[in-house]
Order: sequence, then C-alpha cells, then structure tokens
Amino acid sequence: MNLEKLFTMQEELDSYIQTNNEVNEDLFEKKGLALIVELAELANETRAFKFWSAKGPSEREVILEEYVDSIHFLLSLGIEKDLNMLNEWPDPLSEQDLTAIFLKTNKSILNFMEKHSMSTYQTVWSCYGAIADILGFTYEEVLEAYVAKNQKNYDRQKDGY
Ligand SMILES: O=c1ccn([C@H]2C[C@H](O)[C@@H](COP(=O)(O)O)O2)c(=O)[nH]1
Repeated sequence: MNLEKLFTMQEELDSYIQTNNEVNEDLFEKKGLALIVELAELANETRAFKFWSAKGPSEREVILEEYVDSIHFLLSLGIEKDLNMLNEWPDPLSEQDLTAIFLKTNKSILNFMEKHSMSTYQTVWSCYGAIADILGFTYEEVLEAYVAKNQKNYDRQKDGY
C-alpha cells in the first residue's frame, strides 16, 4: 500500500494536535511509549495470549480501531525522524502466531527507538503487516479505518479530549 497519503494526513493531524495543546518539546520518546501502549491495547483486544480465559476476542471493528491507533503513532514517529519518504508498506514478516508477532513487534519498536534508521523503521512496518495478515485485515480496510480514526482524532480535540 502507498503510504504517502497517510503520512500527509498524519503530519496535518500532528501539527493540529500540537498547536491545539501548545506543545513544543521533542515528542519522539512520548510517541514511542504511546506506540508500545497501543500495541499492548491491541494485543489485549485480541485476547490471543489469555490462555486462562474462555472469553473470545473483541469485535473485529474494535480490534481494527486499536490497530489503526498504532498506525497513527507509527507514522508520527517516522515523521519525527524524517523517515516519511517511505513510500510503500514493506513486505510483512511471515509469522502465523499472534503471541510471537506481538513480542517481535514490541522488540522492533524498542530497537527502532534506540537506532532510528530506515531499516529499523521498516522492520516495525513489516511486523504490523504480519499482524494485519494474521487478523485478516486488508490494506483497504486499514486505510479506511485510518481515515475514519484520523477524523475522530480531530473531533476529539475539538471536544476538549
Ligand atoms: O500526536 C498525536 C497524538 C495522538 N494521536 C492519535 C493517535 C491515536 O489514534 C489516538 C490515541 O489516543 P488515546 O485514545 O490513546 O488517548 O491519538 C496522533 O495521531 N498524534
């Protein structure tokens, strides 16, 4: 999937949020932590690791919204480090197990935060690609859900979130 439109939309949303909240500091670390938190929220909604519970995963729409929350922060981190020339979503890792991919993704985010190169950034995208594959999300669905959540984020700012 071409990422150009998403980077542009994210850049606009980020500047709106920063202006609205009068923030001028370097936000890389906070956004990095935000991505790790979003990844955990996503894992929690899938309940993939909850061997002690009989309850199934949340509804697909709920999981998809959590997924695109991560995509927001992933784009935003790339913008912070001038890596938004990444045009195409890198090929997904081949991984079938949700627990394994969540752990790999977590590691890839920490690795990117330590060494922010295009290569470590692409690995995070490949991990998220694998998560989408396992969850059965198409690029079209992800794009549509991203656009909807991006708008919701503006609305929340206007409502004094
Ligand atoms: O600089 C920012 C800060 C927040 N968000 C978006 C990403 C997620 O969609 C949402 C997370 O908000 P919480 O629901 O976790 O508060 O905010 C951004 O896009 N850019």
